[in-house]
Amino acid sequence: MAQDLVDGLLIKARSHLPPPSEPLGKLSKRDRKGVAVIKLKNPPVNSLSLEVLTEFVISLEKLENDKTFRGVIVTSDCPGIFSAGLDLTEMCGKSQAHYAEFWRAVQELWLRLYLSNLVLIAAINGVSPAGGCLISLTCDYRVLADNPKYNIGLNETLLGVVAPSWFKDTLVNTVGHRTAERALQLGLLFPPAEALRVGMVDQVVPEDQVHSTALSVMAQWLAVPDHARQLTKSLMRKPTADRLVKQRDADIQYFLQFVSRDSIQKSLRMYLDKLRQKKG
Ligand SMILES: CC/C=C\C/C=C\CCCC/C=C/C(=O)SCCNC(=O)CCNC(=O)[C@H](O)C(C)(C)COP(=O)(O)OP(=O)(O)OC[C@H]1O[C@@H](n2cnc3c(N)ncnc32)[C@H](O)[C@@H]1OP(=O)(O)O
Repeated sequence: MAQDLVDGLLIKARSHLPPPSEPLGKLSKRDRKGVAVIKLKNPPVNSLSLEVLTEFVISLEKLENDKTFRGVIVTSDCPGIFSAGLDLTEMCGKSQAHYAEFWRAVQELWLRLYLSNLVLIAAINGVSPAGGCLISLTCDYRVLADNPKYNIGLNETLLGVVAPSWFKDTLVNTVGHRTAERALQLGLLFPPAEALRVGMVDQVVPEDQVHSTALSVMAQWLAVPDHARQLTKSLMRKPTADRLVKQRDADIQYFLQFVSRDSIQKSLRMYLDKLRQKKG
């Protein structure tokens, strides 16, 4: 049975955890076949708060260091939402020190995911804007559920902000320069068929087959000897990652300057207000 391959690892935000005695991320070692599942669980929309980013990095590090694991399926535990992207409240009305800590955590997660030695398969079972899309783009393969609501893309310009150069590089490396340029400038969120057409995802399948498809794809990738696949991945990705590694502090300073501007704070606040007013 395909399910027998899978082990469970749940990332939760601390505020949603039951007793404090429980560990934040649960890493069960029952699995024998070396595939873990990271399920993002930060209701209501799986926004990537500082806490979730940090926990994600810790969980990945544990898996990287545990040689029984060779692959990870990244998916969501929030119905209909893969991830709403970076937590906008972390970028609004906070101190410079907080922005710096938050941005370093975003960088760290991207670097860990993008250069991971593990095979990473994104099982995208919900809408996936901006930072949510970025997480999937760092994976080796993307399976998207065929639901017209499940848009995916880097929509930063629609918030009045700019996708940083390494977000842009990740997209260019996936869909090519022209598609990325158009998608980034217009802040396009692609419905499944379009996402498949432009190469933003590798497969679109019925919603109830996302997980089993991710497992089948994983088996195919794990059939390749690890050392050869890992070196090849590094050859393809390290030059892009190195561009950020060489200027992480400058990138943080740039973020601080940008996000602290009154005009950017105003844009982010207006966007958040619009989201909140949607209900009422
Ligand atoms: C070197 C660098 C230089 C310069 C860079 C400078 C700037 C930095 C840019 C950084 C790049 C940014 C990346 C991002 O990821 S920004 C986030 C983008 N995300 C989005 O646009 C998605 C917004 N959300 C939605 O569209 C919807 O919420 C969604 C996901 C479709 C779900 O819809 P629905 O189920 O109807 O749920 P609600 O909209 O009602 O939302 C419920 C609840 O969640 C709050 N919320 C939603 N998204 C976020 C978020 N990203 N962060 C924080 N909070 C979010 C929403 O406000 C509601 O809150 P409430 O209090 O009303 O319950």
